[in-house]
Amino acid sequence: MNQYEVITLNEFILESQSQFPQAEGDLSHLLHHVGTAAKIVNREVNKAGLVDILGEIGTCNVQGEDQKKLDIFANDHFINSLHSCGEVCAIASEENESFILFDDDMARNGKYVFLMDPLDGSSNIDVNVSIGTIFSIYKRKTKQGEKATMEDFLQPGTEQVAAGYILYGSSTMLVYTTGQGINGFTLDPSIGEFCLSHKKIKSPEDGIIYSINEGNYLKFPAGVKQYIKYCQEKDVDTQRPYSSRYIGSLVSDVHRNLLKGGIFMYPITESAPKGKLRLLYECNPIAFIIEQAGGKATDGHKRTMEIKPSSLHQRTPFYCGSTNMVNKVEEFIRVFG
Ligand SMILES: O=P(O)(O)OC[C@H]1O[C@](O)(COP(=O)(O)O)[C@@H](O)[C@@H]1O
Ligand SMILES: [Mg+2]
Ligand SMILES: [Mg+2]
Repeated sequence: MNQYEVITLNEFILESQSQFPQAEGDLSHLLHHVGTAAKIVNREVNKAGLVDILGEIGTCNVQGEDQKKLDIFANDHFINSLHSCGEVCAIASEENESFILFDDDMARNGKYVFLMDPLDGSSNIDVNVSIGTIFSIYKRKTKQGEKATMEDFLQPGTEQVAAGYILYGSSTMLVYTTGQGINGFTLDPSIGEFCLSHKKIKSPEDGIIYSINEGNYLKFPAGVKQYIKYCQEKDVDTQRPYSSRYIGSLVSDVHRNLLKGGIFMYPITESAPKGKLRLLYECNPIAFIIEQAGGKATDGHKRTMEIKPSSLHQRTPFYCGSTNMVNKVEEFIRVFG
């Protein structure tokens, strides 16, 4: 791609659609609306200190977490944008206990359900550290025209038709896949367009970065403790010791490791015996992206995308990134538990 070639997100979406003669354009229309909502959220994030959008709103979500004003702002704008496109019959969100059913005629005929973490990295919002939005899209199981049900949401990650994230960082990027590799688009504020900047991203098989909240070290399983030791030991051949990098926003930590090589880990801990991260709208979409880039994503034993979901907000341990590094931590978990 020469540096002067500008391919906008919408052009890229339509170009990708043209490779599927049977495609009717519903998914393209939906992805276009994801881009629109991302721009609206980006506008507020960029001036967060100047407008009344920092801090808590005074309510808790179903996970018992204090909801931030920006969590709710992002939640509302993604819901509005996706409702108005008419392709989505229902939405599940980290910020809503049950899924939101769109019951008007147009939306009830929508083919897709949408799952999201509207604002990821909430603990970093008020301190101007990069944050994100994560999304996952499935074809509904119920018939068009019927009311969507839980069955439409509790599908394994392997059934995703598209997934991605938006990173609100020094620049704002949208990275997504529909199963044909992953591409990254950077928002050019001067033209208000996401433009193709990272074509067919491939993640290195190996890396020298490990990302984990070591503050929980004493609560980690023995295998994870052993793997952290392994990362810190000196060994020239394998470029160890690795560097420890942890931003505390899943999207940001994953994005860095995706481009540079590395492993992100959020194991079970005593305080989070099932893990902290949510399977449906954090781990499955990230796993789809990582696998499409040639990496690996598991719960320490099993491929994340093969986990059969049983509830909307269920949590899972999560290990993802460069294949050889994820294989290594799995080896330690097998041996030491
Ligand atoms: O502070 P901890 O325990 O390390 O957790 C950080 C993790 O929690 C999260 O903030 C959870 O996501 P939300 O901010 O969307 O609730 C992840 O982005 C991040 O990886
Ligand atoms: Mg999150
Ligand atoms: Mg969140």
